[in-house]
Amino acid sequence: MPNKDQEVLVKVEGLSKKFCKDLKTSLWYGVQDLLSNLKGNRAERELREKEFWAVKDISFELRRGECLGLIGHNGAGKSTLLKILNGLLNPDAGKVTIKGRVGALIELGAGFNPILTGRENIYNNGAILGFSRKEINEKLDEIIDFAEIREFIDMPVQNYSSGMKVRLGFAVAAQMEPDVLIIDEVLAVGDMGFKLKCFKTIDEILPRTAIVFVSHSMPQVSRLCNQVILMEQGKSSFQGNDIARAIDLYYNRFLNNSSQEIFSDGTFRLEKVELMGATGYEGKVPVLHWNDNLNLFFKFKVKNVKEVPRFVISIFDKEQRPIAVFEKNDKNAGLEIKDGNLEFFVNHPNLQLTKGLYSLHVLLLKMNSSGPILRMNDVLSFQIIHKEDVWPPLLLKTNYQNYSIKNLTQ
Ligand SMILES: Nc1ncnc2c1ncn2[C@@H]1O[C@H](COP(=O)(O)OP(=O)(O)OP(=O)(O)O)[C@@H](O)[C@H]1O
Repeated sequence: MPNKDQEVLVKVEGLSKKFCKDLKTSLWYGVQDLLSNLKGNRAERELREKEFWAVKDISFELRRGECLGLIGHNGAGKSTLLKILNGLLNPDAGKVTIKGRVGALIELGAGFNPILTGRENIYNNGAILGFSRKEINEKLDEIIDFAEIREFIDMPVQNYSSGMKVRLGFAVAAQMEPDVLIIDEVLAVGDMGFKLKCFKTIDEILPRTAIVFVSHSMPQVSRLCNQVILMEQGKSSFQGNDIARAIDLYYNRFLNNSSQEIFSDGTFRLEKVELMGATGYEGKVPVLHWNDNLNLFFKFKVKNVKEVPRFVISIFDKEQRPIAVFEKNDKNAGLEIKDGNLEFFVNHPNLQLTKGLYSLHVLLLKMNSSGPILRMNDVLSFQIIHKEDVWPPLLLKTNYQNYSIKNLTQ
């Protein structure tokens, strides 16, 4: 819930920005807009041929201590919105009001002059943020130490690796403690150690700062943000503080209902796979409740082979990480190929996967030699429902018992 006691640091009202898909036309529109501005007319609000809205009608308020996550697929308009907030782009409509100093980490190396050294760039950026030379001198060591690039601080930034640029950028943006901090996906470039350090720093400064955070990493969004805007073709398709709901919607957008054959020697073909006893459907995706039994039915068409293969059936989560694998069938599992068909069930009692979307990948190996026969990804997707939204893949059924005197004497 928004903390109404805190002051609003960022207010965005009906923000829109359009771009043109074609450079020549864009230049021509630019000239037209310039002339019409000189005559005192506002820039065109309607789309002209080849134009599109990169950001359309976005509004939000952000208070000190709040972190807004901007999520959405590539090209949804997130970076464009950040650039407008940071004053790098002018909107075609709407208004941005920001109170206080803005620190931004937008494009890799943006805000740095490549021919100046790291040290000179710290002074430049500090000055842009509104700090005096004396204030920057006081922070200089902290910034260099945080970025862990003391050895290279007098080297031109153009010779820095991408990780070094991000280290310096984040160190300046965060150590100067701006009132508003804008962070684009760039943090993804840093190594694990630096990322952890950045998140620790964000946690530390958040109570005094308003943060706008763009990321494709949903664990990071859920860890940091207390409001989210899910962007789709420039518009907000979801906005609010139900982060779990926003993340579900984001993942559903990437839902791929078609299975993918990676390898086949032509002997086995998957004809059917079904989740038995689903409690419902979300779109076409079968739904189970946490702790339900998982019952899968498989049917393969078999050509010129009599030997039952070994099955490796894995569960992948929405980030495409393998999180579980079923025990392989052994020779004596009793499976049989009959009339060119191999049909069987796979059962697992009390599936304790956490809320969310999962998919099955299947690998068939020769029983004796383990040579590959068939490999298929995403043969089935299913959704687990639970009231609790937790990030680890397993929520284990647990009993808590009071530690009583009776237990002591037992
Ligand atoms: N200067 C520009 N001129 C024309 N089109 C642009 C310009 N900058 C961005 N666009 C277009 O605007 C749309 C939104 O781009 P933007 O970079 O904001 O997306 P994004 O959500 O940040 O994507 P990503 O996740 O890939 O970083 C895209 O279609 C992009 O091609």
